[in-house]
Amino acid sequence: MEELPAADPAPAPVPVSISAPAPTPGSVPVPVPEPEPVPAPVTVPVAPDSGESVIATSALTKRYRGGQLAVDRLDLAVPAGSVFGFLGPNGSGKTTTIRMLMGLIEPTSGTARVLGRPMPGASRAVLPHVGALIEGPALYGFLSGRDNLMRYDAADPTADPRTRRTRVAAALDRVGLTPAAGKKAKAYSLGMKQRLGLAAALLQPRRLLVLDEPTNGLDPQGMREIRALIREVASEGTTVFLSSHLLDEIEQVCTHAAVMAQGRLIAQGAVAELAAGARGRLVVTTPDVGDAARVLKEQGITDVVVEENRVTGEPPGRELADITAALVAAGVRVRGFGLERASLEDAFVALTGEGFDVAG
Ligand SMILES: Nc1ncnc2c1ncn2[C@@H]1O[C@H](COP(=O)(O)OP(=O)(O)OP(=O)(O)O)[C@@H](O)[C@H]1O
Repeated sequence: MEELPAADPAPAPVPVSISAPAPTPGSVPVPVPEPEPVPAPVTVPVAPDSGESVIATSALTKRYRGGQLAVDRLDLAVPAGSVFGFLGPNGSGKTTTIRMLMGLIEPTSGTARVLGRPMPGASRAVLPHVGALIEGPALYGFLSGRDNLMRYDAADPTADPRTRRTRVAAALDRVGLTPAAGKKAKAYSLGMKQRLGLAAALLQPRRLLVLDEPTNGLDPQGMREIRALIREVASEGTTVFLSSHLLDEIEQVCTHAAVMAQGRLIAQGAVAELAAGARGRLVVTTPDVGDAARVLKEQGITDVVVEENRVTGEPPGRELADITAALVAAGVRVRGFGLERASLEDAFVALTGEGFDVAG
């Protein structure tokens, strides 16, 4: 095969598909093999999934040279088989954590274990089992989607060249790119590029898939496609670790989540339990919102918010029937009354005392 021009910025090590910053069409990097081959086969002594966390960190800390404390004593435990959402506003330390987990940067202190092995020390043994998509896929714009995957796979010393063509075709099929496989990657939409990146991460069976903001910049349809793929991969037993600043995304696809703010872990656990930890809202649906708000305040309800056709407030610490009786006695026409289930956003607000600023 002819030599490809040097990619800029520097290509990432195999087999993790990484580029930073996100590539621009036409001048995008592709991973190249490390100088020393990694001994095959891929059956490396990686700890079995049973019981142990697929990702486990202990007091993991990163302070950048400028003094910025990006990750502060992080204790993360990602159960095997979970779809684990790593949630936090922009700048909360998600990418820095992922880079440490993938052995791309050294922690300042603390430890990280991936698939039961220490990182970055065991990178060579661990990374062949991990598919990663970090800050946009690393692609050559002038190559077709299929050729990008062929190049990518060829750059992976653990990949069997005899099965390359079949695996590339299967990966393209899996992400729905077979019809566009012959098109140059620079002609791909952002969603297609993202799917191609996922295909690259899925060229071999993986025990762990690490995705950094996989739906960033995608339109709603593109987001749906990526989320469906994530669910599918997870249903086959691959643990998925994905970072996101989108609360509803985490609620839609994740079984577990960790919430980060300013480099620190605020909470982690099953999504349902995290949300249940926050109290829901008392909701009164009525055309008489002004009167309803007044009565709720008289009844000692705090944080009363008037919306169109409904009034919400903090749930009372006493019998709900007393509140309805007071509303009815005041002539408020009540169309609906009840407690609304807490969302992950409520949990985040409750945990941090502030709103979730998606704009970052
Ligand atoms: N190479 C670096 N040198 C110095 N500071 C950095 C570096 N990379 C990140 N930071 C800082 O560390 C903090 C955490 O950044 P990080 O990118 O990990 O957060 P994030 O949650 O992934 O946010 P985003 O979604 O915007 O990438 C930020 O304050 C950021 O400015």
